[in-house]
Amino acid sequence: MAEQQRKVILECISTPNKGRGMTSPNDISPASLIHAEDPLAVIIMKSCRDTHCHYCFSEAPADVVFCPSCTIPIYCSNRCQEEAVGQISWNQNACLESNNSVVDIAKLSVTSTRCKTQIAEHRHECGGAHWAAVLPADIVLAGRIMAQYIEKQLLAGKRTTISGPNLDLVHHYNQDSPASKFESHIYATVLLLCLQSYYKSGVSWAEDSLSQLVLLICQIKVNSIAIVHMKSMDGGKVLTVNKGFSGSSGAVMCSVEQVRVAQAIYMSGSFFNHSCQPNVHAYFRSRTLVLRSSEYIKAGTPIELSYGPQAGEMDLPERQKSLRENYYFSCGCSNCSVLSLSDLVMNSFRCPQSNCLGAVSELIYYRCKENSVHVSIGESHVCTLSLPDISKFDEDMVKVGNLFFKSDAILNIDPGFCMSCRSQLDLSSAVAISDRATSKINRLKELPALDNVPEVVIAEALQSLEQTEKLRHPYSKALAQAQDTIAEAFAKVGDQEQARKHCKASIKILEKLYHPSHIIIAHELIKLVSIELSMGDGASASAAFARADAIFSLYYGPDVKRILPYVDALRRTVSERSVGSC
Ligand SMILES: C[S@@+](CC[C@H](N)C(=O)[O-])C[C@H]1O[C@@H](n2cnc3c(N)ncnc32)[C@H](O)[C@@H]1O
Repeated sequence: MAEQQRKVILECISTPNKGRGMTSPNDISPASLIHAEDPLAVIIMKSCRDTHCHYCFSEAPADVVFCPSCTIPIYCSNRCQEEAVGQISWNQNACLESNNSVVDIAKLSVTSTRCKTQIAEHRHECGGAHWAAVLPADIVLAGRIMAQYIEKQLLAGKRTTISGPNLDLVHHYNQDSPASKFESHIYATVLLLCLQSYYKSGVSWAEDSLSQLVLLICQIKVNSIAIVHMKSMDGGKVLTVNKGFSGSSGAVMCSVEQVRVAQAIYMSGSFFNHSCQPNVHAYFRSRTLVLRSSEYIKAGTPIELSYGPQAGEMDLPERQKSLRENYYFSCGCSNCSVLSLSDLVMNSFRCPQSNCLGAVSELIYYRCKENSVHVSIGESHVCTLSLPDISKFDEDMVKVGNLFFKSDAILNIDPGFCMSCRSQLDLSSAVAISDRATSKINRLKELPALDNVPEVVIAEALQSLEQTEKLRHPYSKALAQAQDTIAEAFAKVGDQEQARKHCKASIKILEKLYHPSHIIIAHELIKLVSIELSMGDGASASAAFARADAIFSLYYGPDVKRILPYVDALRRTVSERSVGSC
């Protein structure tokens, strides 16, 4: 059923440091549908070519349908095949005729009745050379945008010389390295030759068509969005067969994996800027981009999604590096402008003084007079942050970096020194011991069948966890991951009491790194629900599920059932078990 709601009005505005951006003149309530859009063009990721439908990107069934001409793309149904290729008439002499311009498509062996209104996206890639199977996905995507532009011109009866689609999208050609510029020029040349060979004399090319193609490739680098589908691991099996909660044979924990299935250009979607603490959540219904508010958004506030890196998941230098490398900008979002708890603790060690919650970091923090903090790694400056209004934060924030918040002095916190009491830690040996402990814990993941994990391996992992707890900051990501891995191992060998303890410990840390209603917490809570069900504790499972469900509804609205079907199946199991436990 279509979602009933008030339409959110969006405005594209000019921002001081991020170019254009989106906002709304109205207040937006949480979980509102902000925007839904089909892509201008889209292409399947190379890694999914053999496993997913090339049109809707769902997992391909055993009896796939091939492209009838080149047999390279696979589709899950005749309908998807027809959408991508056009209607098949098997006419070897078929021509696409538009007024006086005639394009020979005999090689393709297909004609499309749909193409009068809509362009079949794969047609121009067929017919012998198979260049689309060889070129990188973003270049094939550029080819699809160009083909669409050309065919629209032809169908409109315009006998214009083809230049470029002239999309009004930002690019960073000038910031590209010489090697990357060279690569774009080479690919543009190859793509132009491929398109020329397909359209033959049906199209005449402008002098600037090559540079327009280079520009388009650069626009795709900055504006394309990865389409991610959620894949439920283990959970689906548990919930359909409805076993695995027995306790003795071990619980199968529900977890999800995000699979990057495709890369797409969304014209309006391209005007949303990035934030490391976004206020909208982006997800996909097949190839449609959907944006939903994950919090209350006051009128006039920038509406921003995450391009990938998020606070809590990566620390500030990691986020900045990833955004610079992948999107060519230094992030100016509100989270990257202010010193935050998760950035201070995420990769930190604990203070050697047992009664101190201060963080010991590998980064240099230099606090200046004007209440700003410069962050560096060795010699290289990463960024400058403002000090937050500590009245808005919990006490832990102050305990972690007491010197910053309680001191007016200019000060320098070097790597290895506590940010609260300045005690010194032998950082290099702490790093070495902690890394060794982490790799021992991670061995649990590599074991093929965890039901038969020798007790000694679990004992060794627990010892390593103890070491990690002694060295890593209590809110560090390494500790959260260690607790999570150990929880999964205990769940699989059937010690649900231990599994619950470690799963809860992991959630507690994640609540500090992200925030209590972040989607990552909901996914962890679902694991806890599986464990509690297998313990026969229906009441606790039901409480944990209710919390997870509230977060999922915030992020996915009524689409939860479609995007995360296992959550719905789990809902039924939880309600049966909680009734049974009353
Ligand atoms: C997909 S576009 C977003 C719309 C863009 N601002 C425009 O004017 O068309 C991505 C580009 O916007 C800018 N941008 C987006 N988020 C930003 C952020 N958090 N900090 C700085 N620049 C940002 C960068 O130039 C980035 O390459």
